[in-house]
Amino acid sequence: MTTVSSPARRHGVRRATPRFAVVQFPGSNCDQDAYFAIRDVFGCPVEYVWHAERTLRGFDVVILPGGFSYGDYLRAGAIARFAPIMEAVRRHAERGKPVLGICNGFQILCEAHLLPGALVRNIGCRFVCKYVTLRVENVNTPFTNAYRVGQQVRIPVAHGEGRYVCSPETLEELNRQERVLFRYAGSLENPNGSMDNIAGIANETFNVLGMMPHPERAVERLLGSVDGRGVFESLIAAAVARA
Ligand SMILES: NC(=O)CC[C@H](N)C(=O)O
Repeated sequence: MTTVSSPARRHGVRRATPRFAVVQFPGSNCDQDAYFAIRDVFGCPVEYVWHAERTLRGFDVVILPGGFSYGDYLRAGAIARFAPIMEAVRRHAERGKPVLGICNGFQILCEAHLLPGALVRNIGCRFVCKYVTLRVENVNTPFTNAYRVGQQVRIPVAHGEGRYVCSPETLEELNRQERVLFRYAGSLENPNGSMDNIAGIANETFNVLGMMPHPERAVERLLGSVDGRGVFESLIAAAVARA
C-alpha cells in the first residue's frame, strides 16, 4: 500500500487524501485495474477488501469494481447483493460517504437497492466491448466536479447486461433531480439500449454513483484515453473539500 503524506496530514489536521477500498467478490475482474489507477496514477492509499469482510472502517471511498461476481448467475449482481460486505457498503453510503460502482459494481448497487432500476441483457443479446462517447450531465457531485457540464468523454464499456431500465416514475425522478450524471452521447453511442441513453446514475444524496463505462480503464494516454481520470480527480477534490 502506498501512503501519501498530504500537506494536511503533515500539519496534524484531518487527512485530505482519501483512502480507497476496492471490494473483491468471487469473479471480480476489474479490481486490479481500479487498484492500479488509484495507487499508481493518483498516488492514493488503497486496499482490497474481500466480500466476506463486514467492515469498511477507515476508508473514505468504496469502489465496487467490474467483473462477473458469482458468475453473473441469476442476473448480474443478484447474488453479490447478499455478500456480508454489502451491509458495510450500505452503512458507508448512509453516512454520506462516496460509493462508486463500476459496471458489475453498478449492477450490484441496483440489485442491493442502493440505486433504483436494474441492468438487464443488452439489446441484441451480445457482449459489447468498445469505446463509447459519454456526455457529462451534472458536475455538482463528488464524482464529476472535475468535468464541465456537457463535456463529451471517451470511456470504454465491456458488458453483456448493461441495459438500464426503470419505471417511468423513477425515470422522471432521476431526470428531475439531475441524478443522471453520464449519458451515452446520442442513441448511436448507446451500446446496450439503455433507457434515455443512461450510462450512470446517482442516489438522491449524490454520494452513490453507478456507471456502466469503466473510468479506471481510461486513465493513461498509452491505453487510449485519459477521459476517465475526472472521476477519480473529482473524488480526491471532494475529499480535500470535506477535510
Ligand atoms: N466489466 C464488467 O463488469 C462486465 C461484466 C458484467 N457482469 C456483464 O454484464 O457482462
